[in-house]
Amino acid sequence: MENVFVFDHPLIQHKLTIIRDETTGAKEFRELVEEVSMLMAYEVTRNLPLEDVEINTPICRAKCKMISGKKLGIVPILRAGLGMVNGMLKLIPAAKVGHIGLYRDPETLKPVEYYCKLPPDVHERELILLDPMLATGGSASAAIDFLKKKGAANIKLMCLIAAPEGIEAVHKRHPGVEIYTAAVDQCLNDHAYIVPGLGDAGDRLFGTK
Ligand SMILES: O=P(O)(O)OC[C@H]1O[C@H](OP(=O)(O)OP(=O)(O)O)[C@H](O)[C@@H]1O
Ligand SMILES: O=c1cc[nH]c(=O)[nH]1
Ligand SMILES: [Mg+2]
Repeated sequence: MENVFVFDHPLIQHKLTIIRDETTGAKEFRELVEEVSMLMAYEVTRNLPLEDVEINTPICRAKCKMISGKKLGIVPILRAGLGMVNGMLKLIPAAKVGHIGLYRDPETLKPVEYYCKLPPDVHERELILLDPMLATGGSASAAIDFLKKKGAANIKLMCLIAAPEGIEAVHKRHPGVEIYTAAVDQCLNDHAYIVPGLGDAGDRLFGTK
């Protein structure tokens, strides 16, 4: 699949299996979502440009590399995307964090917006949109719409589990957006939950069910 990157690293796959398991409680679920996000951050940032710098080590002057001034932003979709923020910030502490509040209406399955706060310079940033679940793709597509309306041009989507339906929907509406995921699952069920999936990510993270 074009523009879809599936992370098959054994550590990610192992942790994702425990995340999926219905007997995993909220504490362990949260910790593992954070860990997997950190491992994924390592891959998502693989192509960041480096620049040459000169520093003094205790031994001598040395030519070394640092990530060049490219500005990064991470944007979790509330609520469930919040679970991925700390893992990302551990590796990219300088990234600014925007928030988009969306929930999926259980009847219509359409995303409903309730909050949006972004860094003022989103148009200059490479943005990584975070949401563990890409189901119908309605929420991610709406969030990308917001980001584009604010002038963002460079957007990646990072999730834990994607349904083929969600990938197709996002690519249809936003063909340039690369999707990074730890798994592509089978399909959606009658309530548009991902099969086999992990259930409701927000509820499992925050213990609300
Ligand atoms: O691809 P979609 O069909 O739009 O579904 C995916 C969305 O559903 C979940 O959020 P939810 O509506 O449960 O809100 P929550 O994070 O507050 O629980 C999930 O975190 C995504 O944002
Ligand atoms: O499987 C799904 C689908 C949407 N939202 C979730 O949290 N899980
Ligand atoms: Mg939810």
